Amino acid sequence: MSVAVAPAGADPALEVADLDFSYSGKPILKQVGFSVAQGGFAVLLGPNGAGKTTLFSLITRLYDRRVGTIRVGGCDVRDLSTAALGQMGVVFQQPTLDLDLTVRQNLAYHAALHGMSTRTARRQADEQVERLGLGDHLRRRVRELSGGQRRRVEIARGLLHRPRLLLLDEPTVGLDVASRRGIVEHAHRLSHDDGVAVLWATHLIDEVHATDQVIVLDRGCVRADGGVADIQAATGTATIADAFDVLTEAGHA
Ligand SMILES: Nc1ncnc2c1ncn2[C@@H]1O[C@H](COP(=O)(O)OP(=O)(O)OP(=O)(O)O)[C@@H](O)[C@H]1O
Repeated sequence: MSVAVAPAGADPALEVADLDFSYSGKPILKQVGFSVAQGGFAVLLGPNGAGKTTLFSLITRLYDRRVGTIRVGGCDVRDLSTAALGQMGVVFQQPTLDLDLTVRQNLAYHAALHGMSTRTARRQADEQVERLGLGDHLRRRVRELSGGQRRRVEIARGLLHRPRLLLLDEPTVGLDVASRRGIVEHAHRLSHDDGVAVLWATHLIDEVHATDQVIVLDRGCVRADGGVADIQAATGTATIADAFDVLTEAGHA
C-alpha cells in the first residue's frame, strides 16, 4: 500500500469527523469521517447521489448547517473560516468561468478576490497555465476553448493562491478520454511533485490510481477508506471495480 503519509506532527490537509447533514430532514450524510494527509491524493468514489457534492458544499462552507467537524490544515472551517478557506482551491462540478472574459481576465478576477497583487497574480497565472499547456491561450475568450481546456483553466484558477488542498468535484465529466487522462495525471503531479493534497470526487473507477487513498461513499456513508490493495483485500476482490460493486448499492442492482 502506498498512501501518502503526513510529516510527523503535521495536521492533515483535511479532516472530517462525525459529519451528519440533512436536506429538509432527509439524512444525506451519516457519520462521515476521513482524513487526507498533507500532499496525499484521495479519491472520493461514489455513485450518483452518494453525497459527494453535498460534502464538498460543506467543506467549502456553501452550506453550514451540520453536525460534526471539518478541519483544513488544522483550522476548523466554521471557527477559522478565513484561514481554512485560504488553504483551499476548488474546482466545482458546474463550470464557473465567465465565458466572455479571456483566460487571463478570469484568472485576474479570481486572484483579486484572494487579495493578490496584480504582479503576483500575473506571475502565478503564467506559471499555472504554462504547466497546464495553456500558455498560448491566455488572451483567448473562454467561449473559444474546448471543454478540456476550460477545465484546465479552472484548475489553474484554483491553484493561483497556492492552496495546500485542492478539491475537485467530478472534474472530467463530459470530457474525452485523452482530456480526462491529462487532467487526472496533472492532479497526481500536483500531489506528488508539489505536495498539494487532492480530494478528487468521481464515480469513474478508471480514474483511481493504484497508489491513491480511496474513500468509498455510498448513500451518505463511508463504506471503505484506505489504499487500493487494502480495500481489495478487505472485500476479497481482485480489482477496485469489483470492490466498489461489493461495497455499494449500485453494485448490487
Ligand atoms: N438542494 C437539495 N435539496 C434536496 N436534496 C438534495 C439537494 N441537493 C442534493 N440533494 C439530494 O442529496 C443526495 C446527494 O446528492 P449529491 O449531489 O450530494 O450527490 P453526488 O454524489 O454528488 O451525486 P452526483 O454524482 O449525481 O452529483 C441526492 O439524493 C440528491 O437528490
